[in-house]
Amino acid sequence: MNPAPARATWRDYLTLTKPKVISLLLLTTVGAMFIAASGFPGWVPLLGLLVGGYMSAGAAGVFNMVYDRDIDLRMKRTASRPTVTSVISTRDALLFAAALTFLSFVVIALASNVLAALLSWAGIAFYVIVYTMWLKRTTWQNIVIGGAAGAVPPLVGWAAVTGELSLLAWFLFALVFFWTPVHFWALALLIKDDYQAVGVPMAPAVIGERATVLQMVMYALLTVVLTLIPFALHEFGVAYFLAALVLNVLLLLRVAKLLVAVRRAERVDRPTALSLYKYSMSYLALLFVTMALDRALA
Ligand code: HEM
Ligand SMILES: CC(C)=CCC/C(C)=C/CC/C(C)=C/COP(=O)(O)OP(=O)(O)O
Repeated sequence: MNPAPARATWRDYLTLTKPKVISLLLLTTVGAMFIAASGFPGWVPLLGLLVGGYMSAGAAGVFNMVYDRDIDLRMKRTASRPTVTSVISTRDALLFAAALTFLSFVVIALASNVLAALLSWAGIAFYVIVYTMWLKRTTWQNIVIGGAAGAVPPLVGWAAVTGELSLLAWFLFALVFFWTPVHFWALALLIKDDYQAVGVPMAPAVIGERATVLQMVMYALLTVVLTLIPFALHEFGVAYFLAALVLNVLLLLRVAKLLVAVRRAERVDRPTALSLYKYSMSYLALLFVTMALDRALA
């Protein structure tokens, strides 16, 4: 007889929500709020979006873990998730995700407006239905198209403050969208074999390391060009421009190192890919902080 699974604790439920990923998603939400308000957006929308935003992104993460438990079981990085070990049953995880989905709408709508709440629901739906249930297992473009879900949080933050979506809001969306392939494929290069073993068509496992790195170079260049547009349009000042310049140079240096490695040896060395993966997160965080400060201090 199989031993009964251990009792779930609040920590197991927290794990289901992918808290570390959410920390950066919330930074882009809150960053967008400060940019939209050109300063402090007010305590009620700020706290409401932190709590409601955590709940909606958390719900998306729980649904994802329930749907993916068959593949998560067979990958080292994900094998100890509570949905895999059955510390939390599928039924309880789904109830938890449904409660988070419902509450997130109520909290965001009350703290800001219905548009922001609807956008957060659109983010959950896109991530769960379009990325997790459809694209993730069918095409190596999965995270390019699916990346749109991760780019929704700045739209939520912007809408929470202004009640609408302006051109700058869509710029923030595009920034996260074009950044995502560099962020994720750097990691995918490191765990290519795991994805290959479970049949998930992540780019390095399907088109190879060299072609993936070439795609990353293209997306990195697009990201860099994109960061310069709002400065050219006078949306941000010189402080932003200088910070973006430094962040972009550091990004391009890491991407170039990856390119040299793959051209020389047809494969990528771990420290170079790991350094880009880690830097990608600092890059996005610092860009959003700089944009918010530039606006607030202008
Ligand atoms: C479709 C788009 C994306 C995919 C497929 C993706 C995939 C991943 C994966 C597989 C990890 C490793 C997690 C782990 O070790 O358990 C990761 C880490 C991370 N991602 Fe993404 N990501 C995406 C978009 C984003 C976005 C939009 C953000 C935030 C703006 C983000 C923030 C993070 C952070 C902060 C980590 C580090 C987590 C840690 O250290 O445990 N990701 N991502
Ligand atoms: C507004 C709103 C709620 C937006 C949702 C945004 C969201 C939850 C983005 C998450 C991005 C992410 C961690 C993808 C990894 O999925 P994966 O299945 O490839 O990673 P895994 O193997 O670690 O599960």
